[in-house]
Amino acid sequence: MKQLTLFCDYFTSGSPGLLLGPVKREVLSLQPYVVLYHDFITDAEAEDIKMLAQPGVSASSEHFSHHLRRKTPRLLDQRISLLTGLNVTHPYGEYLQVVNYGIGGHYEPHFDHATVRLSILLILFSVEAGGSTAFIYANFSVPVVEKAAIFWWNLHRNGQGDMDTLHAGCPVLIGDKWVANKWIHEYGQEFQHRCSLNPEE
Ligand SMILES: O=C(O)CCC(=O)C(=O)O
Ligand SMILES: [Fe+2]
Repeated sequence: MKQLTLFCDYFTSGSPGLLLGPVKREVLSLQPYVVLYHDFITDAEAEDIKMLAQPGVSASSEHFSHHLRRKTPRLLDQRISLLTGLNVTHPYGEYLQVVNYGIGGHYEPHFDHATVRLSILLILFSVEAGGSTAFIYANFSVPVVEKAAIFWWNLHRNGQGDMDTLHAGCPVLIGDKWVANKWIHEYGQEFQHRCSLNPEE
């Protein structure tokens, strides 16, 4: 049944693997479907990802990113896979892209959805002020919540790009912001997240 209101819960996605450690889900928007998973990564995972990316990243007023041509920490991939039912290993999932925003650092409005079905933005380290992720057409923004992850579907269930997912990284005002995004593709896994009976959906 479709939930008609926003809510928070402990979510297992029906997966036995998550029964012992459900994720703290906060549903922020139903259309587009955007959720915040609290305490999604551990301090150690955040430090690891930052360290691995360090040689290629420096704080900048433009966003400055580095593709981590290494595997996402295995347990993290596993958590994402259990949650989504999707294969998130390369080439189904991209390598992590690590971004460090300095003061004024921002990301202009854009879509992720060319071929990307699901976007996962891991918030490694938070800011003191600014830096929200704004969904412009959908008219809401997500504050920078350290160790949380923002998930959203970029495509409608029928495979078309969802124009309501236009989003941007707002300028950092104080401090700096470290995120890592993971993009998961459509091709090869159409049957893991099927279309619905409504062709418009
Ligand atoms: O940093 C943000 O808030 C947004 C980042 C983003 O949209 C991206 O990396 O594709
Ligand atoms: Fe994006």
